Amino acid sequence: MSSIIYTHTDEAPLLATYSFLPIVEAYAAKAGVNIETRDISVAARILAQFGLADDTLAELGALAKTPEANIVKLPNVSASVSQLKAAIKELQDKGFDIPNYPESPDNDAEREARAKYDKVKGSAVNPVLREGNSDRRAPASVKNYAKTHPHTNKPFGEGSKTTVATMGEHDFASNEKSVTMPADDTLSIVLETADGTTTLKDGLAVLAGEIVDATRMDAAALNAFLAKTIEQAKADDVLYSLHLKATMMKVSDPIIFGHAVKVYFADVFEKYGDDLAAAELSPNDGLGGIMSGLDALANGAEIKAAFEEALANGPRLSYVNSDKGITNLHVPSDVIIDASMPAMIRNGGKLWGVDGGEDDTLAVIPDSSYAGVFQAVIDDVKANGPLDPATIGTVPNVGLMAQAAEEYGSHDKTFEIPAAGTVKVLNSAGETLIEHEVGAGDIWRACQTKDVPVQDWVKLAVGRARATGSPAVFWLNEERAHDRQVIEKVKAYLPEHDTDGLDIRIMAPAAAAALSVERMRKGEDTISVTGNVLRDYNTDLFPILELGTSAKMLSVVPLIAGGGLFETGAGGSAPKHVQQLVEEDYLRWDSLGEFFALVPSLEKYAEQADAPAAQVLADALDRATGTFLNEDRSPGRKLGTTDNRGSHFYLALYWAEELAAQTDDAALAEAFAPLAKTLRDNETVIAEELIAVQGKPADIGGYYVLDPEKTTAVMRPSATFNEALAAF
Ligand SMILES: NC(=O)C1=CN([C@@H]2O[C@H](COP(=O)(O)OP(=O)(O)OC[C@H]3O[C@@H](n4cnc5c(N)ncnc54)[C@H](OP(=O)(O)O)[C@@H]3O)[C@@H](O)[C@H]2O)C=CC1
Ligand SMILES: O=C(O)CCC(=O)C(=O)O
Ligand SMILES: [Mg+2]
Repeated sequence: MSSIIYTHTDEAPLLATYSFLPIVEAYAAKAGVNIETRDISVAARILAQFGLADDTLAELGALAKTPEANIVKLPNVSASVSQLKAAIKELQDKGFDIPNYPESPDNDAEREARAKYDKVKGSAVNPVLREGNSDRRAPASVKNYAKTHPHTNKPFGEGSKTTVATMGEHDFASNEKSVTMPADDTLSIVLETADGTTTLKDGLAVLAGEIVDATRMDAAALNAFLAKTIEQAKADDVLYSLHLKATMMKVSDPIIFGHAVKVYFADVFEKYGDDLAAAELSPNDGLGGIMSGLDALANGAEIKAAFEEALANGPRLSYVNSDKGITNLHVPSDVIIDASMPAMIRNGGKLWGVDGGEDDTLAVIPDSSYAGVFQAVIDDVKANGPLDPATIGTVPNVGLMAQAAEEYGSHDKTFEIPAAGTVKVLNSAGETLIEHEVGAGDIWRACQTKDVPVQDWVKLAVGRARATGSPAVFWLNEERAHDRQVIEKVKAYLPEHDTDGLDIRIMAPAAAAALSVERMRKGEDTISVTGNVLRDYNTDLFPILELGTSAKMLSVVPLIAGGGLFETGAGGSAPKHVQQLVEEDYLRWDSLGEFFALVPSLEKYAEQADAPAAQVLADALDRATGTFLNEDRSPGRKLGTTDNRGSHFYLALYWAEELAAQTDDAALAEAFAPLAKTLRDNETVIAEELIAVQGKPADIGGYYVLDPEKTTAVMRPSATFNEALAAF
């Protein structure tokens, strides 16, 4: 039997699900549409590793490889080590018998536990489900709404000192080497040192036509670069901010983050580094983890004072939360580049300092592969003023991501090199495909990009260019080894499609960004066709500038096997929103992404199950979402306005009215007429009931493991609305 699988995830999207899913289930049931749920939260994934829950992620991953797949995927937490530890503690406190996270495992049981936790760490969900490439764009209704209700993109100050610092040499971008496999093969990766040869990885299966690349970040050069940027920030008297993707790049980026912590606090590590290491307080987990672990040390107070002194004397750090003293270097997952850089640009190039005041910043993005994109946008905004959401064009994205493409699939092939030597990628005949001289501490990694996903991506790009008439720009850099291989493929596959009359170009990322922004200013649209990392960056960058948030994006993943994965928005799980709910019973999460995802999911269901009623639901929802936008029913940001729950009520009202009014399915119209009337008659009462609860703390019984009853009570507080749905 066909089903739509709606995922339970974490944080704000999970809270929203407690309110929205009961509506969807009630409406779907009337149309005979089957909805199932699967819990893929961090907590559920931890329990699954220890046999205490079903492995729903593995199940969905297998489903994604079949034509039957129809999955609505909400954003989930990609946990850093500190988040993982917090989730483990909460589960233990709630009675689950699971081990602590072993920071440095030294027996088999600990090694086994660590391997299990590593499967939950970082971006562990998306790469499993994304068995297709991505099509992310602002629906026309959303773009029009943004034009008539423009948010503010602040101007950069006169003489703004905000700029991006990046290495440009000795980094991943500049050391990259790449080959395309002539035939199926099995590769191995070895490290040759003075002491002999160690196998870093073997049994690495590759397919004919697959692009394999490898590169290294020189640790000494990285440290020199970081030290230089710290001096630069100090000299320029700007806030120091580091922007990484420690969640998706879960092996390399926490190491880079750790280097930054060590370089910033060089004197402290010089003096107390051994004490910290002995106490397993790793800089890779951030200053926050170190500070909270210091209490257990005999000289903890002394070390803490040393950190505080260094903070006072170093360049001013940017703060994630000035009130709580959380710096940019506290938690590797607090500042995530895709969201953090556009938020900074939208804010006139300013971040927040220790006292909560705003200031210009030196945005440090060590690897230079993609840093130029942000610099290009900053240069444009500095020269031409802020982008005006009322008039600018749009930059949708077609992103290569299937089958763990490129950097985001590199984790099992990323190594912090223990000793100087040579790393080689060997084929099964023992021939060297790629080799690098490496130094101790260098970060070496290899990436894979399979051919079928590239073919599918080119096809998707041509399809979008044809559907919109907009130019499609492949953001590929001739100067980069990997990109040169991809460019050859693009040139080989484009002629397989009808590109007559289409404007298709290939440009290096920074130039493509500059062109896209220039066109945008003229109100022109430009499709960005990118690899996996730029897919991630661009689908926060442009939506945040155009719409104020990426939550309003349509994010479809046509699965290569024929199924559908419908992601909700292009942003994350908004931890700040949970804090606000707990403090004042107000949830400002905008569920437009969920509404948009559900429309194509229902359409897919109609096709998969040959169920015309599902198409009627989809069409009605599409129109209801239009009304929702026109009537401005998205949550406000402040107490006393319609929040997430109220926005769901209005969607339910408009959806029921559309269903009652349509003539394609008379039985459905009849079924929905009384509900539509009840909701309309009680609109004021329900809206008031939903606002009346706001303003006091709310108890949801946990953070990573919610209490379902308490959360339901919080998220469904309107007795009138609940009765109407129950009676339906
Ligand atoms: N697809 C996925 O599964 C993704 C998961 N993540 C994960 O989410 C977590 C948080 O990541 P972070 O980088 O902070 O990014 P988020 O997108 O979660 O948050 C950034 C800010 O964006 C705004 N925002 C995001 N979504 C919405 C929404 N639906 N409605 C209203 N505002 C929204 C909020 O800002 P404000 O209210 O101030 O406007 C929010 O504080 C991490 O664990 C990360 O790994 C991140 C990206 C995608
Ligand atoms: O998987 C993740 O951690 C984040 C995904 C993300 O940011 C994106 O796909 O845009
Ligand atoms: Mg992203």
